[in-house]
Amino acid sequence: MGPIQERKHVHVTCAIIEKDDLVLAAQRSASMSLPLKWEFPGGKIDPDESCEECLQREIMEELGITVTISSALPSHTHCYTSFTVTLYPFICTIDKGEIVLHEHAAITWLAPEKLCELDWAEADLPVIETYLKDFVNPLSSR
Ligand SMILES: Nc1nc2c([nH]c(=O)n2[C@H]2C[C@H](O)[C@@H](COP(=O)(O)OP(=O)(O)OP(=O)(O)O)O2)c(=O)[nH]1
Repeated sequence: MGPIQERKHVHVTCAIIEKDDLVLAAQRSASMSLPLKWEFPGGKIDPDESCEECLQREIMEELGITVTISSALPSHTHCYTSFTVTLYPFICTIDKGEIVLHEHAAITWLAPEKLCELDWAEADLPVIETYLKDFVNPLSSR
């Protein structure tokens, strides 16, 4: 037997992009891992890259736009059966550019309350919960 393999753990930034009270969700393509699941666009943080640099790079690669970051949500770690992901979500608006899909199967703009109707990558569910509770309806729990 070979050496014990450490479980794969990826660190991923993602953008909760808001426009006119709607939020952008992106559907992973059939050929990606987690095929056809919905996610917030973004991707793995490269060595020597900050979260913000990663987010801008990934959003440019995937959607062809730049974003303005308004706030950071707490990171969330999720264990899938074959790997672990830590998500670093940022609330953003579009800064420059028109969206062109380079990797995703589809995008949609939804009212925040409707986000939960999509078939999300499992790691995103607590992110959406925190977003709704602390950023969309911050007064409702007081
Ligand atoms: N961008 C993004 N990735 C997410 C989210 N939720 C979630 O579980 N992930 C997972 C899917 C991927 O395994 C990983 C992000 O990797 P990536 O987007 O840079 O690269 P990839 O699809 O080519 O990933 P992989 O096939 O190499 O695993 O994080 C999310 O909301 N946004």
